[in-house]
Amino acid sequence: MTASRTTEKTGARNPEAAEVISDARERIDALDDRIIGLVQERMAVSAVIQEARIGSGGRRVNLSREMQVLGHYREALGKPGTALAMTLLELCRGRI
Ligand SMILES: C=C(O[C@@H]1C=C(C(=O)O)C=C[C@H]1O)C(=O)O
Repeated sequence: MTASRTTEKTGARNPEAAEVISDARERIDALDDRIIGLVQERMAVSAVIQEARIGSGGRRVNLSREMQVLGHYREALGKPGTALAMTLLELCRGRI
């Protein structure tokens, strides 16, 4: 790719900055792949718990546990952590 093309793609104003951005974006893409893999693993583990509880006659959802999960993310990441945890819970147990 030419320097000007790379600069165009990254929004950088010089080739040096464009290279920093391109390299860091590769790392972000690799991190996102790992995050997606972890989310999928979390979904599978959550399904094991839900199936065990439903199989025993219980309910899919356990709100007191969900409050703990929400608190964990909020403590680590602040208010947006709560939104992230809500999305994870929706992915893991569906909408309620
Ligand atoms: C996995 C569980 O079941 C459900 C899914 C949860 C989760 O994915 O973290 C949390 C609480 C439950 O609503 C559990 O009770 O731990």
